[in-house]
Amino acid sequence: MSLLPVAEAQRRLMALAEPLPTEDMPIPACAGRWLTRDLQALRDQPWADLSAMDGYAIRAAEWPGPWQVTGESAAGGSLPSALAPGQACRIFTGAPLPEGADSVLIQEDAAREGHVIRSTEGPLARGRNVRPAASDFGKGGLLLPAGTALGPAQIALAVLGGHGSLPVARPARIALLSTGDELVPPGTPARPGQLPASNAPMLAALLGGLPCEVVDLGIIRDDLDSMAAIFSRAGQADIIVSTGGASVGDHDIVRPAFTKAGGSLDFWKIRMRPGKPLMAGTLGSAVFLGLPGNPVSAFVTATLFLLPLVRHLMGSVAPLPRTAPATLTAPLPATGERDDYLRAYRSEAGIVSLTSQDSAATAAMAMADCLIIRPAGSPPAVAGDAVTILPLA
Ligand SMILES: Nc1nc2c(c(=O)[nH]1)N[C@H]1C(S)=C(S)[C@@H](COP(=O)(O)OP(=O)(O)OC[C@H]3O[C@@H](n4cnc5c(N)ncnc54)[C@H](O)[C@@H]3O)O[C@H]1N2
Ligand code: MOO
Repeated sequence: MSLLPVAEAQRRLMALAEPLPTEDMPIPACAGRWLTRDLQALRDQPWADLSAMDGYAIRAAEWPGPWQVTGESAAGGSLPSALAPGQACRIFTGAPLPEGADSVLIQEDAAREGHVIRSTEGPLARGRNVRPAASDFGKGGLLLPAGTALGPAQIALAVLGGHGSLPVARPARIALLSTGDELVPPGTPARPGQLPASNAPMLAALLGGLPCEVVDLGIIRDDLDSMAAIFSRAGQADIIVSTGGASVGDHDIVRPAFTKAGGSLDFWKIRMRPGKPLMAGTLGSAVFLGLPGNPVSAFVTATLFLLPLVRHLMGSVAPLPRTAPATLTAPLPATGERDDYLRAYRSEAGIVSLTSQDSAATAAMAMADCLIIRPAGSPPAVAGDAVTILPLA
């Protein structure tokens, strides 16, 4: 079977499922989620022509004054009365301009004697220190398109747009299965031949920042019938993730167990290192991702496939990880027939590739804060060469 390019596998994975149904959530619970519908402004911002400074609202054409101060306008106060020619209104930041005023003379540039002010500085342009009504956004206009990630800035915009709740997808339910007869639960003393199962806690930690409910179905023995039974149970989830048993050995039975449970496989084996044995398919309405068992392979494939799949189900229109340009600090060998995702870290001098790139080298993985992406068939690289990295944090 030929190896599927990473980008094509990512496309096919996203095509296996639509974003999850929408629910209206109070805004504080929407941070870190994605808008599932276009969001319109329910109000003008600013709601009127507002002062950007503390000073005096005046007509710029009357510069340099004098003006008679006849009223006051403060944010949250009563509306100021209209200015007659030669009049000024004491005004504070965020307050509405009185009718007739077009500019604000800041108080530092005004000399005041009793109720009379004069400008002490150069000419004042019309509109100076004024935020015109609806200059930020207007009622009925598009605030944010569907698919936008809701970070702090977008939350502020939505609130100022008049919203108290937002349309977001319901959190994805994710079932984790750790396959392998050698595995024992975390913290259990491992006898010779046994290994603490680290993949599920690692995946739960990776998913920690995303809106999802993770259910760990535990360690599954390498037995076709019992594994198929677990797959059937896991079909209630939106995403089923297994680790281990994905390769070609006699005990690698994830694929047959998945098929026995009624699953339909879409692809298997990706042109990447680590992560070649990755597989994906559907089981009922659930999307299945079978990750390799090696901890580094599971980590890298989860970063490139599982996290984007969750973002896609949550309504993101740009679910793939962001990459960035960087510079190598040391040579790298030529790549082989798969794309390399090298564990590396960023330093002042550039990117340092970790010495051990074995897909079971967890100590090196724990030192990495990025992956260097090197396409299949790349020639050797030297220090100073430009590379593409995928930041991990
Ligand atoms: N003849 C071939 N052998 C292998 C190939 C191949 O193409 N031909 N592919 C290799 C590649 S690449 C990978 S990656 C591994 C992945 O294999 P599996 O997905 O079948 O993983 P396992 O054999 O079950 O486990 C591999 C390794 O990882 C340990 N493991 C498994 N689960 C966990 C867990 N939950 N926590 C921690 N460690 C885990 C397991 O004990 C093994 O040491 O296959 C190559 N072989
Ligand atoms: O592709 Mo495997 O993940 O090399 O070790």
